[in-house]
Amino acid sequence: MAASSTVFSDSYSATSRLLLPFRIRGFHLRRTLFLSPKSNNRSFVSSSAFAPVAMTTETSSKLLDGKLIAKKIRDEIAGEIDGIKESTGIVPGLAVILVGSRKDSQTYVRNKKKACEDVGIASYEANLPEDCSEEEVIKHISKFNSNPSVHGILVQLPLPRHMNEEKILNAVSIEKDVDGFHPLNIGRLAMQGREPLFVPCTPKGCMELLHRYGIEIKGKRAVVIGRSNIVGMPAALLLQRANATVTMVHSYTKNPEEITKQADIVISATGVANLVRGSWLKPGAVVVDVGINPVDDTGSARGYRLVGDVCFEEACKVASAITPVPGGVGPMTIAMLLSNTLSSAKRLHELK
Ligand SMILES: NC(=O)C1=CN([C@@H]2O[C@H](COP(=O)(O)OP(=O)(O)OC[C@H]3O[C@@H](n4cnc5c(N)ncnc54)[C@H](OP(=O)(O)O)[C@@H]3O)[C@@H](O)[C@H]2O)C=CC1
Ligand SMILES: Nc1nc(=O)c2c([nH]1)NC[C@@H]1CN(c3ccc(C(=O)N[C@@H](CCC(=O)O)C(=O)O)cc3)C=[N+]21
Ligand SMILES: [Mg+2]
Repeated sequence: MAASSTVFSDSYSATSRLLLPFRIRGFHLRRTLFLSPKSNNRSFVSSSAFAPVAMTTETSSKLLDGKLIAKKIRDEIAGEIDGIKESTGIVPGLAVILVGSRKDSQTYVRNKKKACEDVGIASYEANLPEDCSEEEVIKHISKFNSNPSVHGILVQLPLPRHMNEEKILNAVSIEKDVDGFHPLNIGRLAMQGREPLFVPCTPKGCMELLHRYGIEIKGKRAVVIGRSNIVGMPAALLLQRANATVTMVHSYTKNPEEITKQADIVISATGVANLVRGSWLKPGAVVVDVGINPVDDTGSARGYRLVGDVCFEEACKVASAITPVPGGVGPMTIAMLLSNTLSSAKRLHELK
């Protein structure tokens, strides 16, 4: 893909156009946003037809701005929820179960609650001690399963080591499994001709971001680095369902650089900071960096900052488009959680 060309294909008409110069980590990027309410591109978010966005830059890489897109999606969701409340009185509800006191998990749960509040989703919470039993967790899940005000249930991961993750995720009603982690939902995602009730939020957010920027997936070579149940594996399944040719790279892969360099689309989810170097990428590749890795930074208030799996400074000179960290996939994950919760409320109440 030529350096200054749009990543957008041909299926839109530019109805409004914004030019926003901005600066990221020393790189000047010039964004051109094309917004089209008339696009017939299919969205992965089923609740409404969101407008796709395209972007051009004067440097080699276009920023896939997850924060911006997530905000648009949240606004759409808030509008739809307002309408539902007004016409039916129904308030979508999300229950979050947190076991233990990991700092990062507490932060994620707090951010999810805040995001729910902002769009008008009621949130319910169960905080359980690290040493509680599996039965105790399952008891709380069962209560949320039978509570008609709760439309989505999320069990924050990772669980304490003594717990059997599959047993606990199995207890979540498949109809309220907004994380898409229930074995039946994952199984359906993997099967031809079957549809899961929910798609896991992070991989769904990656796909939605690609979709919003008009990046074509069909027939492309995709490499997913990482094969976890919550990101890498479902991301590979989604790419395959979108008709990409998918290769998975993991910690036993020989020559990961050589394999990754063949990809038109790279999704990395390893938790290894700066694993993917500029030399790993084919010129013009589209790079989605899922990694959220804290690195020491005495200059910042928290004492650390977050970086992805991809060496951004190198990759943005080679890639045609790339997600930043933070501000890329993370905010999309939250937006997809809200979207899944809204869809669930609509399905459970048989609303259109
Ligand atoms: N932005 C977001 O919304 C989210 C971000 N994350 C972030 O994404 C990252 C991955 O999370 P998660 O999937 O849960 O992590 P896991 O630790 O569960 O999985 C990591 C995967 O990466 C593979 N891997 C590890 N090291 C290498 C390597 N050197 N080369 C190739 N593959 C490697 C592992 O291989 P193997 O299977 O062989 O062990 C494993 O499949 C983390 O930084 C996490 O914080 C996670 C969820 C959401
Ligand atoms: N049941 C379950 N579901 C999950 O979806 C789930 C989980 N467990 N366990 C942990 C991972 C991680 N995860 C993130 C979500 C948002 C950001 C996010 O919004 N990140 C911001 C940065 C936030 C900051 O600055 O700290 C960003 O990338 O811009 C990150 C990570 C969801 N996960
Ligand atoms: Mg994991």
